[in-house]
Amino acid sequence: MYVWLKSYRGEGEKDIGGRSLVKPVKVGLLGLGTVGTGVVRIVEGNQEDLSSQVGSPIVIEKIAVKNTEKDRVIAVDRAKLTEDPWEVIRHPDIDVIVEVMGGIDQTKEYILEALERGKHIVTANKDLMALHGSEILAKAQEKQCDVFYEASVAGGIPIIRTLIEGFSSDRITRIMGIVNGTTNFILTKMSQEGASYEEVLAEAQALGYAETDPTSDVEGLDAARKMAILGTLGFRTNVELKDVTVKGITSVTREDITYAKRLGYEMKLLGIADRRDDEITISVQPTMVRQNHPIASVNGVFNAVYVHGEAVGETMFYGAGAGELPTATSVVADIVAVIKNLKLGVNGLKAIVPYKQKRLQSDEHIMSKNFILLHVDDKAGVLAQITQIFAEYEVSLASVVQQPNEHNPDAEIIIVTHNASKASMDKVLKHFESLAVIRRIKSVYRVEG
Ligand SMILES: NC(=O)C1=CN([C@@H]2O[C@H](COP(=O)(O)OP(=O)(O)OC[C@H]3O[C@@H](n4cnc5c(N)ncnc54)[C@H](OP(=O)(O)O)[C@@H]3O)[C@@H](O)[C@H]2O)C=CC1
Ligand SMILES: N[C@@H](CC=O)C(=O)O
Repeated sequence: MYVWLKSYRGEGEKDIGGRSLVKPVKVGLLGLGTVGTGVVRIVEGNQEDLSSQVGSPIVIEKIAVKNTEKDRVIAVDRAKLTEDPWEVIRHPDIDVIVEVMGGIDQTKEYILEALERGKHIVTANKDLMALHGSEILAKAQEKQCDVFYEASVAGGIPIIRTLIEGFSSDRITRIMGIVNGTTNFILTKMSQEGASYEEVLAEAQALGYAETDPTSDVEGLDAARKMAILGTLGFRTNVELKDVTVKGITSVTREDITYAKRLGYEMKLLGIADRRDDEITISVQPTMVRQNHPIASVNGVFNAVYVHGEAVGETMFYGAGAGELPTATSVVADIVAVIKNLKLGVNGLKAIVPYKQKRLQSDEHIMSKNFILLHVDDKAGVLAQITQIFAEYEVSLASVVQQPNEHNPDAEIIIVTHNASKASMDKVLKHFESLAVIRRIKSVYRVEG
């Protein structure tokens, strides 16, 4: 610490010739795509403001990319580009490594080596943090380095800092949110403009919202990784990806969205992390959200995270969940935090080490309301047979509507249940598979609100 404070002089210090002795903090960037470009724009565009906050200029010294010959949307000094990330990691003058290139195994190697060398890390990589966060944070603690990853969840919303610092005094019981911008963009356009799924996905990719492989967006994996991170921080226990039940939006049809609207709901891909009696459950799934719930009106690329704490009650955080500048805002805020810690000599002190033993709720304790759309034979007694099965497994019904199907000779039955356990619902659905009068279990969704 002493050595650092000596080498990074305070603002205003001058040599005998009157030249400033304030040493710039040098940052190495891994990746210059959507997020990396935003980082360069903000660091260069807000330099005066940033350097006055941290007391030194911030200089992006070296940038690793896949292809140095590629045309870039911003002007960068070609001499700063390299196709070899190790050149950035091993650069002797670089103190902070900003990882915005994505990837898991190879990227983990870069990060661990950078930490080994005493460099601080800022990353937007939720895949990496959800899978290897505990190993990386342990290494950071050993080396007294910072690892900050605000941009990894909900883009421009400072939710990680909020959970670590803002809610440090409370016991969080629920974290519920829209944490994937791409899927919210798709569902909004399907709902509001009747657009096709493929068309909107292509638009989300062109706007830089989607992951390199958008399967992880639409299959819910990206949201699941983010929920694992939020669950770990919120419940102070080590939530792993395998603890999160995941279902994406690929099977959601326009018809489902229309039914949802007709019943007073909006279809959203929701991540829900609940804690009851120190047992937790975490899921990501398309959910019908009551239109008067604040989350129902979160549209487009926007994300929102609702947090309930025992003491604070309900809170909600809203903002752009993906895209160049919103995401880069979080990355650069992390760079500022690292440099402020550097100045104070307190890096590596803020890592959150989950300390609670993890206990997952059993299916008997996981409760939700449910929407079920069935295609059934259009004849007398069908409704009675179906409601009988719900009664058998003690699932109470909030509403049941039977109507002719617009497109075929079957009838449709639309059911919304009261709160029921996952165990009971699974039994009902299993039983339905062998019930002759049911032609098809068309859709099943969780209902919220
Ligand atoms: N896009 C978004 O809205 C958000 C993204 N994130 C996360 O941020 C990270 C970056 O995302 P994004 O900017 O969209 O990704 P992009 O695909 O737009 O950019 C990736 C960048 O990394 C470079 N790169 C990739 N692989 C290598 C490699 N092996 N060696 C050197 N350089 C490499 C690419 O080089 P080249 O330019 O030459 O191809 C490119 O500049 C990901 O982890 C993502 O999940 C987090 C929040 C929001
Ligand atoms: N692909 C992600 C990008 C931000 O994390 C999303 O759409 O939310």
